Amino acid sequence: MGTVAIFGAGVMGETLLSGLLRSGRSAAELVVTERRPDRAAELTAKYGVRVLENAEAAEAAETLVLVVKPQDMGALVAEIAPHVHPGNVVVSLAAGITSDYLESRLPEGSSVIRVMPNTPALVDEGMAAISPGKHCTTEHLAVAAELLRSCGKVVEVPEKLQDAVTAISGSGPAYIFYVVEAMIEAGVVLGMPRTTATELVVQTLYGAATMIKETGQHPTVLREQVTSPGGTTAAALRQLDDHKVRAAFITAMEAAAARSHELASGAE
Ligand SMILES: NC(=O)C1=CN([C@@H]2O[C@H](COP(=O)(O)OP(=O)(O)OC[C@H]3O[C@@H](n4cnc5c(N)ncnc54)[C@H](OP(=O)(O)O)[C@@H]3O)[C@@H](O)[C@H]2O)C=CC1
Ligand SMILES: O=C(O)[C@@H]1CCC=N1
Repeated sequence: MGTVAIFGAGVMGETLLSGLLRSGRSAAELVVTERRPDRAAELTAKYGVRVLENAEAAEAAETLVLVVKPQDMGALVAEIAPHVHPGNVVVSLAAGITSDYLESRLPEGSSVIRVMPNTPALVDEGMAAISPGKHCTTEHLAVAAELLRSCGKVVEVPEKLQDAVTAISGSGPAYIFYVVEAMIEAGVVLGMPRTTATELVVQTLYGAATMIKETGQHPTVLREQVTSPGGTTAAALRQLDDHKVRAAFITAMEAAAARSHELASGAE
């Protein structure tokens, strides 16, 4: 993997940076780039990593990880392209940006890998899906997998599924937090102190997620076990169905996938 350069250490870039350090990678093997000097100073103080200009970082690294917003990708790639050399691996974490997009802007034959991670990587429970570009070797794919495995689980998917991955696991944590917020609000409406409601909801979420993972049971079976005939859960689920919440989730994720698909065209 050699030296790893992270271009754009915002939410996701910093998450990956911290995961690599927690997994035992030394700060000396990592460089980051940032546009704002105050942010650069903050990263050096917090992690002890070098913050370089984009061109310098590209020259210093064997593995280049692009973590800027899709809208900033065109400018970044134009800046680093002259400094990408044979043998380098370029890993993009950006929603919507295809490997074709990057390959056509980097030197001919560049090894590109498209990745969709998510923020639970911050607590080493990330979910990342990786897809090789046309010139990516098995060794290069292994480099990307190792990078992402430092802070969670990794699966390989065909690139045509990456917009769907973005809609499901990339954006997924936000939907869960949204549901958590709504349940806490419900607790408050029902007269609970907010702290009590938060504790109940968070442990319920954690317990339910652990049950799905550890029992291997289908979620429908687990839901039915909670739903006593004529009981409270049935009364609540009836309301969710009446309000078409399941359909709304599906439509929402279709919108996210469509937006992911659009983002590459807005990138330049
Ligand atoms: N947040 C998430 O949950 C996930 C994000 N992603 C992807 O990760 C990427 C980054 O998202 P996120 O971290 O949320 O966004 P942020 O805005 O938090 O981070 C992007 C960072 O890149 C910096 N930046 C922009 N252009 C350049 C440049 N030319 N050179 C150096 N640094 C630059 C920005 O600086 P400045 O502040 O000055 O603009 C910012 O700090 C996106 O492509 C997104 O699709 C993927 C999965 C999940
Ligand atoms: O909202 C976004 O565009 C990014 C990609 C996946 C999660 N956050």
